[in-house]
Amino acid sequence: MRIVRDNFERRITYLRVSLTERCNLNCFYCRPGEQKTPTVDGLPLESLMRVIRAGARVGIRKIRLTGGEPLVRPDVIPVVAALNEIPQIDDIALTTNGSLLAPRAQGLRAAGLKRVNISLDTLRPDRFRSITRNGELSAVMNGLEAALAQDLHPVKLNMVVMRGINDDEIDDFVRLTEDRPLHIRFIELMPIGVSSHWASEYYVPADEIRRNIDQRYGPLQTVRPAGGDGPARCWKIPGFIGSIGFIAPLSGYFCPSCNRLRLTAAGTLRPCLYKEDEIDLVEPLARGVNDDELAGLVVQAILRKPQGHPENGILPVCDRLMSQIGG
Ligand SMILES: Nc1nc2c(ncn2[C@@H]2O[C@H](COP(=O)(O)OP(=O)(O)OP(=O)(O)O)[C@@H](O)[C@H]2O)c(=O)[nH]1
Ligand SMILES: C[S@@+](CC[C@H](N)C(=O)[O-])C[C@H]1O[C@@H](n2cnc3c(N)ncnc32)[C@H](O)[C@@H]1O
Ligand code: SF4
Ligand code: SF4
Repeated sequence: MRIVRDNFERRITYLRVSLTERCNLNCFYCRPGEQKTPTVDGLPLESLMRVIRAGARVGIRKIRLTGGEPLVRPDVIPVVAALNEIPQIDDIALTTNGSLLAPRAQGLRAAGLKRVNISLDTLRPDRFRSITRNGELSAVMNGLEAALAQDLHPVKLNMVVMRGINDDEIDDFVRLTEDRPLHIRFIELMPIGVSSHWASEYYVPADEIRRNIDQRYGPLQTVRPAGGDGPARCWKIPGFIGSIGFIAPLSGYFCPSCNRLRLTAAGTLRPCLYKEDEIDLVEPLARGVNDDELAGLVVQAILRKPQGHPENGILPVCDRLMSQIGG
């Protein structure tokens, strides 16, 4: 089975699938608030599987379900079960805010989900309410426990670190790795969607976070990222069970090792987080495109991938919200 390389010799094996633009939370740096909340629901299951099977024919091996909040989609468990039937797909993962996970974790696991990444920016209930515009932290913590109980390992926690908002909680997150198999990833805030205009105000470079952790705990041990080949670089505190990692799109520039393509909830293939040059699949699917043509469209999207975003960290203003692209 062939794996397609893009024009920069990168092997594209990872498809991030946005199942819906809807979300039950409204994180202030991701979405503009209730009134302007988008409502696109993603490709229906059958079309979704046709696209993913076409991707698998040209090298896609890993699927990450994201959104919006992928768990608001009523057929998320059947989606996972259908993915599990595609022989070339060897990693099925989910990125979720965790708040709807507890009642679904067992079903997802039984359907074939391998692992979850849970987004969590604070461990304080009042702060959680203000970041998410009224979310309940306890629901996420229940989701986290359910993920551990269902062996959805490695369980990763994604924290977007923002100056003056939650940067005083970095050590609280580090300490979660002491006696639990949790993998914390500190993420640099990207200027995209609603955060394009003020990201620099809240931006904390990964090096600064790393220095603070080093000062407190001494030299960290390098570890291979637990499960997956995403952009995180990982370490652990000697003696701690879990790990800590950094996703540094701005200061770390990982585009040279990019391996991914995105399928938006609007039914387009997006070559890069920061590239608007999407390929529409809705019209070809509606007119009954055949499987070869569909695979050809996936290859076209791969060949449209840019080398990356500008190395100086100044990113072009993006057309879509992060919740529309799926992170
Ligand atoms: N600039 C950039 N940032 C990305 C990209 N992929 C992921 N990120 C950032 O990393 C965050 C976490 O990504 P996840 O959804 O957890 O996926 P992942 O890190 O690929 O996951 P693993 O498969 O577990 O390694 C995203 O929300 C983005 O902020 C990418 O291709 N480009
Ligand atoms: C868009 S959400 C979609 C999946 C799910 N709702 C969740 O929150 O995990 C995926 C990830 O994007 C991250 N994200 C959103 N806006 C971001 C930004 N401007 N910079 C960096 N990460 C961002 C979120 O923190 C989350 O970890
Ligand atoms: S980060 Fe995830 S949970 Fe928060 S608003 Fe965006 S899509 Fe929803
Ligand atoms: S910004 Fe684009 S090229 Fe760079 S890692 Fe993300 S998707 Fe890949």
